[in-house]
Amino acid sequence: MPVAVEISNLVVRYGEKAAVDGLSLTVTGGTVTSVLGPNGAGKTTTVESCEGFRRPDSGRVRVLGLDPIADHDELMPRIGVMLQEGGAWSGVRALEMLRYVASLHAHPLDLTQLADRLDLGSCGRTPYRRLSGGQKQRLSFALAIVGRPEIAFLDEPTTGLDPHGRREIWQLIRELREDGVTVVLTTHAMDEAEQLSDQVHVVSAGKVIASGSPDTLTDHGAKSLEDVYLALTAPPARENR
Ligand SMILES: Nc1ncnc2c1ncn2[C@@H]1O[C@H](COP(=O)(O)OP(=O)(O)OP(=O)(O)O)[C@@H](O)[C@H]1O
Repeated sequence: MPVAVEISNLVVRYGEKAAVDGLSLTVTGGTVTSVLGPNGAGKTTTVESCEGFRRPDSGRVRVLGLDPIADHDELMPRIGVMLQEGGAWSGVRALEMLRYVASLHAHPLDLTQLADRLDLGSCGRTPYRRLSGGQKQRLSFALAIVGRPEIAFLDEPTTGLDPHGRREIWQLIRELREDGVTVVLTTHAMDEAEQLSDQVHVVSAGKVIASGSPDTLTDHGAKSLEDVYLALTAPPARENR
């Protein structure tokens, strides 16, 4: 299987603080990879570096063999991006936005079917700023996949969704994988990581501290992924003063 994403010794600083601090990981093409880690661990910054939205201070990032900054124009049409804060103009209507993004791609997904599966039909004429949190989330997911990307980067794709919306997105992610799309997602939902991922990377303080398939990490199901995660990322015990 080809390597879809290769990150070696990535360092990204905001001022003095290294949000990503020597992070390395590889994503195999056609797989679903989850990046887990505590709040502020550097997951979003890492994913944004793959999308060309953050410039590494040092280290190397390659996505589909391309440099996300230097080869940005070549890479962007080949990847799908779902940002944590959505990302649409506030006055635009949901279906207009989806139609516009679809029109930028040569072979977009069937819009009616996608809008229907993500339950966007009923809010199609609603301006983006008036959508509910979950509707914004589902629209952002649709925008990330409508162009049939080779890689979809999904930052917390199901946070805040109701159980039906969550299951529909899980199903769409499985279908992306069946179609050979590489999916890289960040999540705090351990059941999501366990059910969807071929590979899991746990990030803490800007570094990968554990990697493996859910099966290996959980000792073939002897432990839950949540317990493994909690043990790996436990804060140091507070000293009595
Ligand atoms: N634009 C920014 N300016 C300054 N600091 C930032 C900026 N973006 C992120 N940070 C800091 O970098 C660190 C890593 O943030 P990042 O968003 O990558 O973490 P995360 O693992 O995605 O967290 P979460 O799970 O809460 O989304 C945090 O300490 C955050 O405060």
